[in-house]
Amino acid sequence: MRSVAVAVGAGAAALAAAVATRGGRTRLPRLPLRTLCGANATKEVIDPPPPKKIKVALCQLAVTDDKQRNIATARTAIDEAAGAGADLVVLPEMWNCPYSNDSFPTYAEEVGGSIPERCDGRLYNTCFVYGRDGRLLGRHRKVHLFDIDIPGKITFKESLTLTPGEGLTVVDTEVGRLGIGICYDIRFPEMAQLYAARGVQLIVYPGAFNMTTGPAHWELLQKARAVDNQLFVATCSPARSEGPGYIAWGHSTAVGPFAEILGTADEKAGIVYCEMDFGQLAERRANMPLRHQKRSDLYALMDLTR
Ligand SMILES: NC(=O)CCC(=O)C(=O)O
Repeated sequence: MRSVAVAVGAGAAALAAAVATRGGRTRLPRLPLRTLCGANATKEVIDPPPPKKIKVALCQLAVTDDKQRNIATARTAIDEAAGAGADLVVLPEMWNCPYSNDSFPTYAEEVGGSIPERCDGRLYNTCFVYGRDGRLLGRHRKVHLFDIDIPGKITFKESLTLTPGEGLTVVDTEVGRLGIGICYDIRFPEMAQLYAARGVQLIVYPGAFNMTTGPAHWELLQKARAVDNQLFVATCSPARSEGPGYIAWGHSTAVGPFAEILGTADEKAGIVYCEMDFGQLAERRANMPLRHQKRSDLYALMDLTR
C-alpha cells in the first residue's frame, strides 16, 4: 500500500491495515482562532514544504446503518485507491454511521481512529490522518458544529450530542502539508486563511452537505477557499442515500488554486481520482501576489493558536 489516508470514522485497525507512510509531524494547537485588526495582528507567513505532484482519491462511500459493513466498504475503497496509485486517500464525514444525533453516541468508539470519537465522556466529530505505515499523524475535531435552522428545509443541531474541537490542525505528511477541516468548518474563511499562512498546500474537508445547502453552496465554498488562499481544496462526502433521515448532497470534489475543478463526483458511490501539482501554487501566487498586496495596515489575521 502506498497511500496516506485522511479519514473520518471507523476503527484505526481497519485503516492501519490499509495505509502506509513514512513520518510526519502533527500540531494540535489548543486555542481558538479570531480575526483582529491593528497592531496585534500577525504578518507571519510560513513557507510551505517543497512542492510535489500527488494523486488524490476521494472515496464517496455508500454509508449504511451497519458499522461493520461501512468499515468493510471503506477498506475496499482504500485498497482500490492504493492499487490505483493514490498518494492520498480521503474518506467522507461520518462514514461509519448515519449522519444523525441518534447515531453519534451509538456508533462512537473510545479508542483510536473512530468517528464519532468518544473521549472523556464527550463526543466529537473527528477526522484522523494516517500515514502509509498506519501511524496516526494528526487528528482534527470539528471546530464549528453544524447548528442550522432553515425552516421547512433543513434543521440540524450537532451541538445536541457533540462537543466542538479546540484547535486547528496542520499535518506535515509525506505528500505535503495538509490543513484539515470538517464540513461546516469550510464556511469560516479565517480558518483557511490561517492554514494558508502556515504553508498548507491542500485543505481537506470531509463533509456531508445536504440537499438545500449542497446545490447552493458546496462548490462555491470550495472555490472560494481555494481562490482566496491560492491553495488546493478537496472535499469528500458520503454518497446520497434516499432513505429517511439526513440526505447527503454527494459531489465530492477537488479544486485547484485558480478555482479549476480537478475532479468531481455526482451523487452516487464511487472514487474520484485527480492529480495535484503543488508546484502550481508558487506560479499562481507570483501571477497574482495577493498575500503581499493585503493591506495589513487596515486589517490582518491574528493567530491566537500560538
Ligand atoms: N455536516 C455538516 O457540517 C453539514 C454542513 C452543511 O450542510 C452546510 O450547509 O454548511
